[in-house]
Amino acid sequence: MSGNAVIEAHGLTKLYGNIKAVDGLDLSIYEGEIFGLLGPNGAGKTTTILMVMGLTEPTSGSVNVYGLDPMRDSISIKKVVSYMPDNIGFYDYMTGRENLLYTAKLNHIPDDEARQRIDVCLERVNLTEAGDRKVREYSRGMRQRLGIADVLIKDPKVIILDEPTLGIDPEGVDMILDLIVNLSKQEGKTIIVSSHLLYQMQEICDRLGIFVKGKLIACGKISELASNITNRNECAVQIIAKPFDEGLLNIVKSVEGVKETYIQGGMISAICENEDSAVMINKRLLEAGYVIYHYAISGYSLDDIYRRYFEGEDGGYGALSK
Ligand SMILES: Nc1ncnc2c1ncn2[C@@H]1O[C@H](COP(=O)(O)OP(=O)(O)OP(=O)(O)O)[C@@H](O)[C@H]1O
Repeated sequence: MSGNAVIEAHGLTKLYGNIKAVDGLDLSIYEGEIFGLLGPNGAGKTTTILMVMGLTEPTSGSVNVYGLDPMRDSISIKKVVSYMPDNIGFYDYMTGRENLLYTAKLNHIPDDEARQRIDVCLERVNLTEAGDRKVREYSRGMRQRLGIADVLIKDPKVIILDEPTLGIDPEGVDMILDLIVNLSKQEGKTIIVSSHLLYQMQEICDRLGIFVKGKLIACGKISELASNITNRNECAVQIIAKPFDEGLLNIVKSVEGVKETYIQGGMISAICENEDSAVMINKRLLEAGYVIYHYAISGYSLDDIYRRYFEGEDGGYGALSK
């Protein structure tokens, strides 16, 4: 990856008692990219973010943001980095606009300028109308969008978002994802997103890091992550067929060259050694009288990649660690 590293971590480690929340993290995040933090609950994503923000001290190793130490230069860091936690709190008795004005005051933005910025930010998250309503009347999705407006108020260079689309309806999700991409691609902001919503991460992230038990076990573009765990000929097949019974899965599994199968949301995914095996699945299912509603041969989805890194070929992530 070319460009200037905005955030650099070397051997970054955080212990809570005996728990290694973050374990020897080496990571560079580059200007203008959207970097996704993936990993199960307790993997160390939030702790990493807190160390980047200077909100918790590393036990060992180092992290710097624009060359600054977040613990020693926390005021400078907070001028350029905005963080939206997943449980963002607002004053319920104040309006959305008043909450944003309060954030602007905390950031020493003059009132006139703040009011202009607030108008722009509310519009960007589609809350112009609701801006004058008390936050206690907001839905979860509206609060979430107000949270995004809140991080934009100080026009940060780096934006860290924890589950930014949680609780937002599909239309709102598209708007937020578009906004994140625009902030990165048109305004050159560096964005770190932590989320469990793999499909959304796949859509927007330039690079991803997969955390498991405090360790970054894989990092790169989706294509790079996929090529680390596959050979060139492998492909993934997604099938929806009726009846959706045990026989269906057994047929898929029995085809020569099918390496892995799993079921997600009424769909079977199969990892095949090559396209011949994928085509054979289709043939066998038709021969057995199944009605195929959906059949697609594709590259690896982030979901496939995540599973394989996380579960590992021997059932443990260690097998795939770099
Ligand atoms: N203040 C704390 N005191 C003690 N242990 C903590 C503290 N904060 C986090 N931990 C532990 O550190 C580990 C990493 O937690 P962290 O919150 O960073 O994970 P995460 O990847 O953000 O999880 P999630 O996806 O649930 O948000 C967990 O084992 C957690 O229990």
